[in-house]
Amino acid sequence: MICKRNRKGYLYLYDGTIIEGCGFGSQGYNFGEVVFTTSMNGYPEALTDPSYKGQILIITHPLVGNYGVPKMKVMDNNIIDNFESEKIQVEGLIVSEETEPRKWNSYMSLHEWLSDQGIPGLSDVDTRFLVKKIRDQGVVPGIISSGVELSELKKYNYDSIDFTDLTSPKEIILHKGKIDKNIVVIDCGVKHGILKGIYESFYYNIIRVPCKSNANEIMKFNPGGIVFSNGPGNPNLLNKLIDTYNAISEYKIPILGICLGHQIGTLALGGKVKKMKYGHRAINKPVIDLTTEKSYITTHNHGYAILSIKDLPNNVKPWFIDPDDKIIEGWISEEKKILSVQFHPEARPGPLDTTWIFEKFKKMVE
Ligand SMILES: NC(=O)CC[C@H](N)C(=O)O
Repeated sequence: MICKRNRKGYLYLYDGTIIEGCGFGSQGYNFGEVVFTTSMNGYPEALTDPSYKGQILIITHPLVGNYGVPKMKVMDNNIIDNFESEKIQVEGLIVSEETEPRKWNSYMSLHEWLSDQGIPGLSDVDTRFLVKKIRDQGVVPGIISSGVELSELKKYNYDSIDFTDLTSPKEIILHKGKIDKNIVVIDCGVKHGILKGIYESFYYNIIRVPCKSNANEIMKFNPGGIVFSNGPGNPNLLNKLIDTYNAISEYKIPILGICLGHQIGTLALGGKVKKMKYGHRAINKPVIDLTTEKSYITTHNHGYAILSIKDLPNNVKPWFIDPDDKIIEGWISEEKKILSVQFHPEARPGPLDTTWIFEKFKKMVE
């Protein structure tokens, strides 16, 4: 095999499969659960999404890198406008072809970006084969290596690691608003697209608190509404956060739960969240609003979910369902003032079909 960067690369799967390709990005190796997204664009957003911590991402679109990587743009109140966090969060990237950028606002190439941030990339592999394998067998842990060969695989169990320690802020972060009221975001690795979505609906101060804050630490900000953010890893490990959710829900302050935040709410109120075979990672997933029978095309990035209606908490109303596999994609509790969605209403990247959920949350708060 001829590699354009004169470097081989490998994917070592824990089922014994070894796949050879070309290395790009940073020279080195990383562990992770190997997952795939079918999004055809939005790699700068996807790679910086903290929910991908602990995962090696395969992008199924055959060419990745065509439009390069833009310069980071930050709003006046420090919300990032074009990335989901300050750095690359995936443990490694696998593509069929890694290309050179051709776009007016490209600041660096995909290869340079990964190199700068110490993230290995693997190209020139049959991503179609890999995806079919994952769809048959389910997600599998692996090691991605760029320019290095490994002889043994150390033990690795994605589902038992709490990755929120790596993605949640250690201190409180304030994004100042134009209106002197507060929305508190329980930040397990929040996407800046979500912060922007909230900000542009409310113009309140947004106060981000560490994922493991307790209810008193949150309530002292006198929040008008509380958002439980997205985040990486297995929600069933996060007992402290589940307790916090329970305590908060007693105050009847409006809550919006997104992705991991939705899963935490589900567990707190007595429902079940289980691992899916290979998850939903795409920007064109249909969901049906069961309260109106309308359908929407939405952005997803989750490997756990409410797998069936019987796993919903008691006393909540099913809200969204994925018509393809019947996964529950959201529930609502008018009595407790909670909106809970598994998909991403901020849609960064993705279609803006469901940004109205932020407006609905605003109505509840006001
Ligand atoms: N985007 C998210 O918040 C993901 C939630 C959770 N880590 C999952 O994979 O299901």
